[in-house]
Parts: sequence; C-alpha cells; structure tokens
Amino acid sequence: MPPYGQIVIGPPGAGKSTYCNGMSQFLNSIGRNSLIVNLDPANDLLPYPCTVDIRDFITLEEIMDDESIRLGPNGGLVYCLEVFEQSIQYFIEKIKDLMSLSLDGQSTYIIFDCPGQTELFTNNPIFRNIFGKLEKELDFRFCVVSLVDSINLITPSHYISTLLLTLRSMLQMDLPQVNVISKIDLLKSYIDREKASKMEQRKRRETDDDDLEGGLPFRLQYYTEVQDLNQLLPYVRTENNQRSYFNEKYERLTTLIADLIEDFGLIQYTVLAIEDKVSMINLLSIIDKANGYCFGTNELGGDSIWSDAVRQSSLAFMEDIDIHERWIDEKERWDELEEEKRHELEEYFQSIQGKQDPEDEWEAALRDWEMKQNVENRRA
Ligand SMILES: Nc1nc2c(ncn2[C@@H]2O[C@H](COP(=O)(O)OP(=O)(O)OP(=O)(O)O)[C@@H](O)[C@H]2O)c(=O)[nH]1
Repeated sequence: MPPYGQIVIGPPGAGKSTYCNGMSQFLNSIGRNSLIVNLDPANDLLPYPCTVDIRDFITLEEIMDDESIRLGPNGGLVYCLEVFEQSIQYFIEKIKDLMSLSLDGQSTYIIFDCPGQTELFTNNPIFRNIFGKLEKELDFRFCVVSLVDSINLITPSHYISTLLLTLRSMLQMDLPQVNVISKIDLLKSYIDREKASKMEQRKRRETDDDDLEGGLPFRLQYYTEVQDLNQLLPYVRTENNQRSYFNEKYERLTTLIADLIEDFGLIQYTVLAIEDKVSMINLLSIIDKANGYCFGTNELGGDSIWSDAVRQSSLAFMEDIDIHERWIDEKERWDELEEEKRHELEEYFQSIQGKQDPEDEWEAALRDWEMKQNVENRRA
C-alpha cells in the first residue's frame, strides 16, 4: 500500500496548523490513522501532537543567533530549509520508520505542516525538491492543500493577487492541489465590518456614492468558481477613489494578471470552517480524489464506513448546499440548525451508552449518526 500525504501550505495566519490538527482528528475519527509532521523551523507553538518535528533537527532561533551566519527571520528560514534539504536522507529514514509502524492493511497517512513564507512555494524549489524525493524514494501519493483566509475576498485586488499566488504555487509544486478558502465562518463578520467602515466614510464625505457600499458585489460561488474576472475589474477601480497616475497603472496591472489567470483556467476553491463537520467531509472527499486515496485503498483499511459513504454518493446532498446562503445570507439560521444536530448527536450517543467498550463508543456513535443523517438527507 503506498503512503499518502497532504502538504498544507498558505500565507501566515491562513489556518494551516489549526487545519492539520482538525484534519488529523477528523481522519482518526473515521478510522484512518494519520500523523502530523511539522516542517516549520520557526513554529514552536504546535497545537497538535507532532510525530516528526523539523525543530528537533534545526530551529530558526539557533540560525538567527549564530553570529557567523547573520540572517534575519526570512533569510534564516530559507537557510534552515537548505540545511534540512542537504540532510534529506535522515528525514526519509524517519518517515520510513513511521511507515513501518502502520497497522496491517492500512496506508501511512501523513499531514505535513509547512511554513507560511509563500516564496517557498512560489519561486523557491526547496519544497518541490524535498517532496519530490519522498515521492521518488517512498512512492508517496501527495496532494497540496493550499489555504487562504476568506478576508481576501473582501477587497477585489486582494482576491486577484490571491489567485495569482494560488496559480504560482500550483505551477511551482507541480502536484495535485486542492485550494481552500479558510475561516469561511468569519466571512460574514468581515463583510459587516467592511460595510460599517464604508458607511462611516460616506458620512464623512457627505455623499451617496454607490462605490462606497462595501460587501461582496457577487455571490460566494463567483469567487470559489473563479468566474469571469472582467466583471470584478470595475470594483478594483473604485477601491481607491483618488485618481492618480499610479492608480491607473495599478488597474492596468490587475487587469493583466486577471487575464493571465483566466488563460490558465486552473483554479477553483472549496470553502472550509474548521469547526464545521459538513465542510470538512466535503473537503476530505475532494482531497481523496486528488491524492488518489479513494482509488487505492482496500475496505479493510479501517475507514470502510467513510469509503461506503463516499462511494455510494451518500454525501451528494452536500453539493446542494448553497454556500452563499450557508455562510452569508442565512448564516445564523444554518448555525442554529447545526447546533440542533449537535444536540441530536449527543442524545443519540446517550441512547447507545453501555453497549460497547468506552473507547470506541464516541466514534461509533459519530459514524452511525452521520450515516443515518446522510441517508435521511438523500431521501429528503
Ligand atoms: N474562526 C476560525 N478561525 C480559524 C479557523 N482556522 C484557523 N483559525 C484561527 O486562525 C488563527 C491562525 O491559525 P493558525 O493555524 O495558527 O495559522 P497558520 O497558517 O498555521 O499560521 P502561521 O503558523 O503563522 O503560518 C488562529 O487563531 C486559529 O484559531 C477557522 O476555520 N475558523
């Protein structure tokens, strides 16, 4: 059985470490044993139990403290990874040890938490080389999971530069890539804040200028499906109300970048709120297709409930959820609905208590309940 991996990338604060923790717990709860490897030599506050840590090998602090090297945080980080790459064989041996611990019939599944310095995925070949060696020597099946904070949807030019960043990492890493708009549960509050700030500006200027309305001019699907970017360009123009020579150049540059992104036509996003199980299930089914997990594992692998659910399309109902309604227009109603479901789950858990050994009870309840919900949803 080949080993599988998720390579988690994204700018600082996009939610990478939180995602690694949440995804690993989720995988374990569906019976797929997963491990996390930290590849960020600057990350000393890991929110998860880490199986292999680059910091046991090299840390950013020790490089920055070294008088003979004299580098700042960014140069220091690249230096750390260059040293690490030179000793890659040691890392490969560590990963091999992990693979030998896998249970019979189960693939090794590793989540790699990477640093937030985007240049490492856009124009520096270090990570491409490191993962290329793992692929070659250990037959790893990888998928890059690229996270960007939903706040980038609020400003049109930020959205377009996020698209460029995503495209650049897809081309640089040359691996299947799943693009994710993270912290989607915060998008509505970002929009509300933006609207309030525009309202303030309108008052100050004593104008009814429509350009200062704020909020998303299009539905959320427009952003996740990366639809016709030309429609967004007039909003780039109104981002900065003062006309100037530089603003015109800026608009022109943004237009050219938008054209380039459309020419490639490679990008799509899915949305994620780490606490929202439905978005997590949806994301995992996409990742399973991208790294080939859904084609390469056998039913004895420990997560047959998950395989059944996906293969019998019992998750298809999720395609019907309107993400704009879920996360913006009707967010509160949906949140309440999910809260009710949580109570239902707890009640169900109470009802089966005492029937199995305590360690397995919670997970079994969760799986049974989810299967039940999926079947009911399909019927509806
Ligand atoms: N509301 C909400 N907050 C999130 C979500 N994911 C992450 N966060 C929060 O976002 C903040 C940053 O998350 P991290 O996981 O540290 O982000 P990171 O990308 O690892 O950051 P760096 O290590 O600096 O690159 C933390 O406060 C998280 O709790 C989410 O889905 N929803």
